[in-house]
Amino acid sequence: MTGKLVIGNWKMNGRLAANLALIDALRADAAVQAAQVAVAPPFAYLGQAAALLAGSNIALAAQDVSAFDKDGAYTGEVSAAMLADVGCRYVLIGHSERRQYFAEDHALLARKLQAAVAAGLIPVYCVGETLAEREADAYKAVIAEQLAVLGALAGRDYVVAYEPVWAIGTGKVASVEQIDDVHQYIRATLLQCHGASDSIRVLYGGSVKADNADAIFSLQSVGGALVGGASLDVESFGRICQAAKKTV
Ligand SMILES: O=C[C@H](O)COP(=O)(O)O
Repeated sequence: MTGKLVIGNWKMNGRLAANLALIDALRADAAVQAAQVAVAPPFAYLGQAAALLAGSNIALAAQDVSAFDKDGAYTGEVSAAMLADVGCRYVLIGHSERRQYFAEDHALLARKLQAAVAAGLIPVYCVGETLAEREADAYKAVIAEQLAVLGALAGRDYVVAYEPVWAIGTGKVASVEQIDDVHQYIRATLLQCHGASDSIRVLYGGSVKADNADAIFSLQSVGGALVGGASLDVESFGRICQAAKKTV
């Protein structure tokens, strides 16, 4: 791994004026400029964000992608080729909110992953267990099953994000021991079973804030963070980026 990557997932938030103010402030923030950073606005604002980010070191990410890889009659869908065309470098795939609210299953996610890499995008594939699965001590089995779809991507460039569902937007952060345990497990599984290279990045996501970022980034098994709520606030996001840069 070369440095920590911080991706801000705006989820379904933003408006033209607010995005302009946020991206202007991010561009003016030295810590953000010095770190490896991407932002993932909603589809509607990707073009606006791409224009505002031009010439900066902040990459563009999409929050989802269609599983259909050819243009055609798929109302409401946005293809990987379109995302690449507007300047996206990364695309989130399999976020727990997509799995939960849109019933995205592994067959669909495998198609999305293939579509993304075929278009030259870097997928950020999200995995993580629910609270019930953690309490039943089934979390590693659940994560192994989620990781299995990555077998088809051996030799391709991708990122994995570990996001325990119980820590997303709840203020409950996994302990550093819990994070390290799962990240080591994910890295070992990817290396041994799915042909990943040692440089594979595993990001942590789930209530990452300015005041816990140092501890999370101090783990060698953590390749960066997927930040939700705190990515909408320039000061918090800047401090998270600063913590990421410090641990390089
Ligand atoms: O994609 C981001 C994650 O779902 C984490 O969200 P959060 O930082 O608001 O907990």
